[in-house]
Amino acid sequence: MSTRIVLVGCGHMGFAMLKGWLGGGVVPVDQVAVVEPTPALRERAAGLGVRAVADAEALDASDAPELLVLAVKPQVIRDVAAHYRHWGNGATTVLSVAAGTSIATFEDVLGGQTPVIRSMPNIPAMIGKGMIATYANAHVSPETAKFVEALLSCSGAVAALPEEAMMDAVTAVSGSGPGYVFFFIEALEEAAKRAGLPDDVAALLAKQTVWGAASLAVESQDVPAELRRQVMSPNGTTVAGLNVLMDETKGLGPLLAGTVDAARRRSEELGKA
Ligand SMILES: NC(=O)C1=CN([C@@H]2O[C@H](COP(=O)(O)OP(=O)(O)OC[C@H]3O[C@@H](n4cnc5c(N)ncnc54)[C@H](O)[C@@H]3O)[C@@H](O)[C@H]2O)C=CC1
Ligand SMILES: O=C(O)[C@@H]1CCC=N1
Repeated sequence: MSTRIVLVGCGHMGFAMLKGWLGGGVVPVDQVAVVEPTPALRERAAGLGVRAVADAEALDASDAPELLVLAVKPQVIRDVAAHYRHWGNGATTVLSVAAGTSIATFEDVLGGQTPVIRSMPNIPAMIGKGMIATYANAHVSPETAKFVEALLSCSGAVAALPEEAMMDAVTAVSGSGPGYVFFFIEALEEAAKRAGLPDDVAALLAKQTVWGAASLAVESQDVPAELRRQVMSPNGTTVAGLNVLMDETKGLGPLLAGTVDAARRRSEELGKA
């Protein structure tokens, strides 16, 4: 059986996506090969049943996959992609998950006729609850676009962007976003402890509250602002708390705007490096 997908880099994001694909049953394990130089991570991938090798040279260059997924750091992606030049300008579609790195970069390294899909997933892809935004160049065939959409759907919701330039903002919102939310959970847990709760209770309250509220926001017909109003009893405790959190100059609104702006600017910088 020939290899349909080659996944290059099986760290945090590569492994999260691999788990999603295999769990979704869109591609059988014997059609996926992983390239990962770190032995422990290679073994982790092999533990899912796929073939895992240490470098590009261990793959048969004549066995061009339908999809070459690049999940290495933006700082090395140009050099890593160069090892797969033999699959450029052909039937192989490149799917990148790297922050900042433009489609033009892949066309430069692999050839101007190479089908390229740039994507921005996030780490909840690991449990099929990711958010994945995509933008494809004109060389991607409708059949491959459909296959990639089915594949990415195993990892969560998929949104096709109308412009590649939007990728920096997407990276700053949904790509990095889980990091912000994890910190929110940490901060709520810390505040719970300072309010006098035992460590285990504080940890449970923080996680369950964020999970429950996020699930309700997704499932409910009401917009988040309406759900918030349903929690805010007149002159009650939530109003007292939100008066701090919703402060127009020092509250969460301006803080998140600054957070997203800093991440978006960093994504732009990574694209220029
Ligand atoms: N971690 C996250 O939440 C997200 C990461 N990304 C993107 O995913 C990419 C990977 O990030 P992480 O998984 O977080 O980093 P990571 O460091 O966990 O994974 C990168 C992996 O690439 C491997 N690698 C290095 N050189 C290689 C080579 N020549 N061939 C094959 N594999 C090689 C490393 O051993 C490592 O396991 C980045 O471009 C990042 O921008 C995108 C969205 C979210
Ligand atoms: O922090 C980063 O650069 C990557 C991209 C989005 C999430 N993690």
